[in-house]
This record gives sequence, C-alpha cells and structure tokens, in this order.
Amino acid sequence: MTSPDPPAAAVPALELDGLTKTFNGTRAADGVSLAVPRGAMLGLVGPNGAGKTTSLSMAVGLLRPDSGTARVLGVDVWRDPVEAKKRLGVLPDGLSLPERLTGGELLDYWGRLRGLGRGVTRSRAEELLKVLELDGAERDGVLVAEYSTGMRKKIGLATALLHAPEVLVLDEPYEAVDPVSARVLTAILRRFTDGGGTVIISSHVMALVEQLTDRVAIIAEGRVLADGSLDQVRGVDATLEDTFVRLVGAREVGEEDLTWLNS
Ligand SMILES: Nc1ncnc2c1ncn2[C@@H]1O[C@H](COP(=O)(O)OP(=O)(O)OP(=O)(O)O)[C@@H](O)[C@H]1O
Repeated sequence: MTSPDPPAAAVPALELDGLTKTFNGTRAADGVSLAVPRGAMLGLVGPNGAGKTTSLSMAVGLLRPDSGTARVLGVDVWRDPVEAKKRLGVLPDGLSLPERLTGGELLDYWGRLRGLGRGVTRSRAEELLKVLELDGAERDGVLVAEYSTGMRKKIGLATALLHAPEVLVLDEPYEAVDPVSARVLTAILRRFTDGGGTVIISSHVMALVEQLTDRVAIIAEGRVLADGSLDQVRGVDATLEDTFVRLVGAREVGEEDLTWLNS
C-alpha cells in the first residue's frame, strides 16, 4: 500500500536533498539538503566559494547536479523542469541579458517567453519599471547595455517577478543596489511573502539577513552547517555574524602580513 500524498501546505516550497557537484576535483556542493517552508524568507549565507551559487543554480535548474534532487512545491526541477520553472522566479548570479533592448522591450520579450498575454505583460512591465525606478531610463530609451550594475540587478529582478511566481530564488539581490532601491526591494519581498510566496536570497550582509529573513542557512565548503529559524541558528543573545564566524572560522591578518603596505 502506498502512503497518501502529504497535504499541499505541508509540501515545502523548496526542498533540496543531497545536492552534490564537483568541479575539477573540487566539491563545490557536498550533499546540500534544505527544506524551505511556504511563505518563508530564507537567507543563505556563507564565505566566498562556499557553494551558495552552485547550490542555488542546481536548485533552480541552471546547473545539473552530479547527484541529489531539488523540488519546487513538490515538482522535481530536473525531471519536470517546465512545470517547476513556471513556479520559480530566479535572479541568477552574473545574469546575462539581451543587451540591445530597453528595459521595457526586454520585459516584453520576457513576457512572450513566459507565455503571458501582451496586455498583461505591458501593464506589469510598466508597473515594475515604475516601482523599480527604471521608468526614467525607459523614457530616455536607455538600453540594458548602458545600464549601471544596480540597474541591471533591478531589471533582472523585474524579469524574475514578471510571471508572478510562487517561489523566488535571488542570488545576491541587494548587491550594488542603492539604499533607496534596497528599501523598495525589501517592500516587494515582504509583500511577496505576506501574499504566501516564498523567498530564498543569498547574501554576504549579515545585518541585512537578520533584519529581512525569518530563516537562515549557513553553508561552508559545500556543506550546510546550520539551518533553521534565526533564533535557532544564532541563539537569542548572539548575532548572526558571531554565529557565522564561530561556525565558519575567523581569519586574522597577522602583524607580519602585508608589512610592505606600511609607509
Ligand atoms: N563553473 C565552475 N567551474 C569550476 N569551478 C567552479 C565553477 N563554479 C564554481 N566553482 C567552484 O566551486 C566552489 C563554490 O563556488 P560558488 O560560486 O558556488 O561559491 P559562492 O558561495 O557562491 O561564492 P561567493 O560568495 O564568492 O559568490 C568554488 O571553489 C568555485 O571556485
């Protein structure tokens, strides 16, 4: 007898099980397992080269794992990529976008790829450009090729949101974004989770993760070292940064290092 399917609400928004990836003998991800409940905002933190981008790329169908599975709302990303990707909005690391289009033209193109109607795409694109303060550039006919780093991040986010996904996976969404736009981004993400959506972001900024997210996972050398609610991971009287440094290990700059920098 097969066991009955779990109720829909009990199925995690994102479930990673034993994801592993080796590049040229280096284990970038070494059995990464995580379950992110629906409606949660999870911050994925870890030092440079910890395996965050590798894990997120495998989680969203951009990088094939050597082993392990990734499920979005119960749908296997690698077995049923079309169905899984309908539910996913992704801001990948180093996103490459068609360059010779304005932001509005890019969103129009993206809407077609996503199978959205013309009218829906146009009204959502207009709203996204306005909220993300890219409407001025649009009026001036600025091409994505001419966008600043922060503007590229914002238009990338707009492409991730356009089809109204249920799960957002954003690799360093706040990187290079000015403080005013960062507030807008936070408001969008909060509204998204308030409406039942789930957000996974990676970031190096511990204070931001502490302020924004309700769950956190710490990853180092391709392994998840801690995962849970903020209080579970850091305890009640430690900061996330303290916990991060304790788990990952501090590196000191010794007196004898870089002495040639002293004048
Ligand atoms: N395409 C690739 N080819 C070879 N090695 C890779 C590739 N992508 C990642 N790596 C290696 O895998 C490891 C994990 O890299 P990854 O980019 O996942 O780390 P990260 O946690 O996202 O780092 P950062 O915080 O610096 O962005 C690193 O050792 C990196 O050099």
